[in-house]
Amino acid sequence: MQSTEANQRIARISAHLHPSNHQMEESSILKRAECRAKGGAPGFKVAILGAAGGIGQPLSLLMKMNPLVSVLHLYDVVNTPGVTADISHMDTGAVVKGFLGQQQLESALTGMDLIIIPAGVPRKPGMTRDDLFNINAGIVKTICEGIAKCCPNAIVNLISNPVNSTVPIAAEVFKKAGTYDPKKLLGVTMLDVVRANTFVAEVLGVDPRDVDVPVVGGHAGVTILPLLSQVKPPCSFTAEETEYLTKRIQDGGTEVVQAKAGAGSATLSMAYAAVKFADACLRGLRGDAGIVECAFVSSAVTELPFFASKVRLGRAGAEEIYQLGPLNEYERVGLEKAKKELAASIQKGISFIRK
Ligand SMILES: NC(=O)C1=CN([C@@H]2O[C@H](COP(=O)(O)OP(=O)(O)OC[C@H]3O[C@@H](n4cnc5c(N)ncnc54)[C@H](O)[C@@H]3O)[C@@H](O)[C@H]2O)C=CC1
Ligand SMILES: O=C([O-])CC(=O)C(=O)O
Repeated sequence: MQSTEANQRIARISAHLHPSNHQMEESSILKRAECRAKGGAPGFKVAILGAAGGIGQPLSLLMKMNPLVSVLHLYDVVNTPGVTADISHMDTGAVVKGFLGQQQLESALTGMDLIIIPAGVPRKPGMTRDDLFNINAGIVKTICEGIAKCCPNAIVNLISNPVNSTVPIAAEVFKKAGTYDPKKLLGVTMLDVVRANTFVAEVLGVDPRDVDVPVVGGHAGVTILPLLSQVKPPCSFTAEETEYLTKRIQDGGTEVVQAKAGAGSATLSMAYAAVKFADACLRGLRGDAGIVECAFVSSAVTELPFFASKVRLGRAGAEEIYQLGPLNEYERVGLEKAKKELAASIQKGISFIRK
């Protein structure tokens, strides 16, 4: 190597690493990495909002490992320089860039294909998800205003609780901005499916990877409705097993909140579930056929404006929303209970923006 060329390379690297020129600035190395991502490595651009949190950090780690991701933007109101520096050392393809504070929200969002939102406060023992509304509603509103402005065509995976209200909030923000595409707004209920698969597999004594349990309705207490009559592979449960499984799946979040005893709610299993769901969205965006997962979406499956059920993911987002299929008596009763609570939570979200 010519000595001038070597000196230039070293200068570029030290400019990148020097504290005064750190991650948050456009360094030439980073620009070249982004060019590589744009030109060479095919893939999608993904932003995680709330990336420094309990879910955000393992979610960022797992998305950095996803071969479908070429650019990964990590945004939070705290600690993103450290998380970004750390994750950027992983020798996987995605180019990572950090964004700190609201003044960098727009840069974090611009050009993104998929936005994953785990921003917001988690529960402590004794709280319901709805108790998070007052703080998280405002956080989701601000973030969604940014999305409407900077990446209105991106797919949005909304994790922040209470999902039954934050999804309607996001929809109202997008409607107000004139950018609402119902196919692209997905409330993440994947953790309910992950838990249902695990608990059902335990009862059946099989590998959870071989089990598929549809979970419909919403993402809080009785609104979480596992359809145990539709488990694949086909199987049957006693009334006692049905009662035990339904309750355990509905209370899965509370089980973790209580075990963490004040230190938050599910983060690691949620990061796993979020990545499973985001990967399905990216495969849909790529044009893969037959990608079906449960999500809380704008829906005509019931009389409610939003409902979680199986959806087919494609280039446009949730391209098809499946009907619930035949329900047994236990599930029909559960559905009525779920709809009653869901209706109130959805209205609460809508009213927060329309007030
Ligand atoms: N949909 C689901 O199945 C699940 C949802 N959750 C929800 O996910 C949310 C996050 O949970 P954790 O990661 O455990 O909480 P956490 O408190 O550990 O992390 C949240 C992160 O959001 C950041 N944040 C706060 N305001 C922000 C803003 N305006 N913009 C960007 N980032 C902001 C915080 O700085 C923090 O780093 C909670 O609302 C929780 O209830 C949790 C588990 C499952
Ligand atoms: O329970 C909580 O607060 C977090 C959550 O949504 C879950 O773990 O399902």
